[in-house]
Amino acid sequence: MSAPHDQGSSSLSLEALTQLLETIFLRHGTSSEVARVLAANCAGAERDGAHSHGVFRMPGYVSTLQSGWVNGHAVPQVEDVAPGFVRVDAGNGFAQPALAAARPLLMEKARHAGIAVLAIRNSHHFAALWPDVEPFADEGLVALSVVNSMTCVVPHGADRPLFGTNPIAFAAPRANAAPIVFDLATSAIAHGDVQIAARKGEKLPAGMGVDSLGQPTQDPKAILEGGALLPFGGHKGSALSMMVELLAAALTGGNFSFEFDWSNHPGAKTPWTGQLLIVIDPDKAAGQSFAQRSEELVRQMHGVGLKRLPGDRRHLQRSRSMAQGIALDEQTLRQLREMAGESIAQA
Ligand SMILES: NC(=O)C1=CN([C@@H]2O[C@H](COP(=O)(O)OP(=O)(O)OC[C@H]3O[C@@H](n4cnc5c(N)ncnc54)[C@H](OP(=O)(O)O)[C@@H]3O)[C@@H](O)[C@H]2O)C=CC1
Ligand SMILES: O=C(O)C1=NCCCC1
Repeated sequence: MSAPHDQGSSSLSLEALTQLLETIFLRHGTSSEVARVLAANCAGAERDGAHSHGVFRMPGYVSTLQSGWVNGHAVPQVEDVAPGFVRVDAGNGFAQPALAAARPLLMEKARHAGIAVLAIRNSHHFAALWPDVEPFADEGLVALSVVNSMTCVVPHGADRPLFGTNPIAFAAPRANAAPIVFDLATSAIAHGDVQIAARKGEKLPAGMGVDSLGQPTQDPKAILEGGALLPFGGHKGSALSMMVELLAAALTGGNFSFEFDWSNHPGAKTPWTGQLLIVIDPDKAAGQSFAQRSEELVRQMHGVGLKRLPGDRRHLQRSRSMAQGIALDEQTLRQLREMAGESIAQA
């Protein structure tokens, strides 16, 4: 799908966009619960200007569901395995409904024990990771999550790809502002952004990827067609990516990024892996107000000249979207309406 503002655009309210996406999910073989959770997630990403994981992903969700690769009706099985540990088998379904099903138990355990871990396996994550952690910080908790994806990143010092783009997301409460949240791929660039650059015919900055011969390239098509991505920060990002494979797959019982084979499911786009979430109740740990301490850290950071915190851009875009509506170009909106089964005349 094209990026917004390419051409004439329309604005939709968050509710209208969520409803449209929910219709698309329902029409392509999900339960109403799965449609509800995924539509809210995807519309929220678009609202916040997270374009690589907003409505751009809808054709991929649809082709994946059509391919039979993922179970859109999966009912997650939540297991209470230890005082600080919850496990979910997502049943070859999407990760977000699995998290939604486990959330009440996870929160209860984190509040009671001070820390709780959620291990999701047998799951597909095709979205941004920050929506999985931010709501915990909104409730005064600290949350960290990792998810692995599909082989497309060359480990530092290796010749061929093995890791996924493996993001890490973190959220912590502040006393006087929205939580601090960051969410970053451990690759130099997210796979979604490479696809968007390829579609727009744009060159990438240097150092993001290699072509099919392992030579550095700034051509996104060369990366997508037989090439690969590099980790961010050389050996440091590579170590973090390895950690994500261990935590999101080995620890949860999910697949490593190199372990699933979707070649018999043309159209399948969603990595079939695992996800880990750690939730901490800071009231149990610090013995002083964590949120006030966060505030002090931010104050000091601004004091040394920092202008932008991670999450600031997203929140600015969120405010704009809530005030003016979520801007979608006409072509994107037409495609979404078609996927929803609306006739063009209706649109
Ligand atoms: N499901 C999956 O398997 C995968 C999902 N993804 C998703 O892709 C998305 C994009 O990842 P990625 O491209 O690495 O993200 P970016 O590099 O765009 O941003 C990473 C983080 O850094 C912040 N940031 C960016 N620029 C600055 C700056 N100049 N100063 C301060 N903070 C800054 C961002 O905040 P802000 O948002 O406010 O700009 C964000 O929190 C993520 O949401 C990730 O979860 C990626 C890989 C796999
Ligand atoms: O952008 C990425 O990188 C990915 N996003 C969704 C899942 C696959 C990898």
